[in-house]
Amino acid sequence: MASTIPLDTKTLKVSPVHPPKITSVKPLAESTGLSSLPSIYTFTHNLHDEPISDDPEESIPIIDVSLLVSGSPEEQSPVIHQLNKACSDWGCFMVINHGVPESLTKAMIEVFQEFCNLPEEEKQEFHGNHVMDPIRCSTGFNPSVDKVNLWRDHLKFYTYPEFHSPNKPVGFSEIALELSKRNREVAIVILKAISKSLGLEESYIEKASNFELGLQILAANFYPVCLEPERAIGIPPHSDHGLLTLLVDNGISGLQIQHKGKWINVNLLPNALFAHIGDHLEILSNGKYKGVLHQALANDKATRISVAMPHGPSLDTVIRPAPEFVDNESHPPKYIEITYKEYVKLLLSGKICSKFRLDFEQSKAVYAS
Ligand SMILES: O=C(O)CCC(=O)C(=O)O
Ligand SMILES: [Fe+2]
Repeated sequence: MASTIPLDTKTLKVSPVHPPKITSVKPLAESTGLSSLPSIYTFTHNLHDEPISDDPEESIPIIDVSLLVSGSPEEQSPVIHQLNKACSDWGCFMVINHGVPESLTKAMIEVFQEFCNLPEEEKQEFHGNHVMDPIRCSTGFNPSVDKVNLWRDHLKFYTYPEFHSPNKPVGFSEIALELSKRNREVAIVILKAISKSLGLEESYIEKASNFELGLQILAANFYPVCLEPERAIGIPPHSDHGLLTLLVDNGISGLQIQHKGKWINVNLLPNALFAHIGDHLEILSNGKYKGVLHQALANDKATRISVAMPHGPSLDTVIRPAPEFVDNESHPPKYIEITYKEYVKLLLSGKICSKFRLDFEQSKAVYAS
């Protein structure tokens, strides 16, 4: 009988059959025969992680963006001060009164759920081949280098300066375009205020990052119900590349941020956006504001969906600490100079990971290799 295992005829050694590339966790989560988590999904949580903080004093700051848009200078000034505290103490905050209609956010979450429900073969055309492809539908960060599969499916597409989007299901790209535009307007207001909160001129960050051509991504995450959530992970601890990420979810908890060494659950207020600082704002401020470490847990109760929109510099911009925050004696530059594109490529190809990527010596060594 013909063997299905390929044989090397010279040495007669059995070569392993490569398992099919795993591109989606949804069918597995929905399969009835599953009684325990397959080992490729088991994630070892760091036992040294501090427990979740239940201190009511430690609640994520809230920023009312409407005051930044229409408030008088006297009304704006306390908000800028709150932003400064939020960015330096937390690296994140909730944004309220931002003007993005709740119906639009809900429509995006629904249409992404419909995308996830498409037959696997139909989603295949969006898998992409290269980490920088403008549309990528996948499961982990980069399944070819991830050691553990993540309990999430993922669709990521570039929405600015050029708008790319899957063309199905019906209405998907129109909703994504409208949401991306509205989200960008909010990001610009916040970035101007963050510039001021750093004592810089209001358009400093936009100019330094060439924001007019800045990369904006829509990254949608689908976390199916998991039968052993404590042994799996949705997304492991990481900080986002870029300047600022604005995120919404479907009201199911799972997102956590690290604050003073403890994990804090992010339970978004109704119709709030969750804003967090990315690595490139950390670089630009020479570490005054830090890209916040966050993770997404799996759960055994309900499907969680999140839509994150990272706003970054233009791909060819070299982001460096603002001269205002550098002197060669007590405040030397803490980060290497590298274009945003090279940084994202290194990150997505697995050559630099998590917080280590900002470590000066390590990044330099990787970059030189
Ligand atoms: O699902 C979440 O809440 C977090 C998503 C996230 O961290 C990401 O897409 O980078
Ligand atoms: Fe993230």
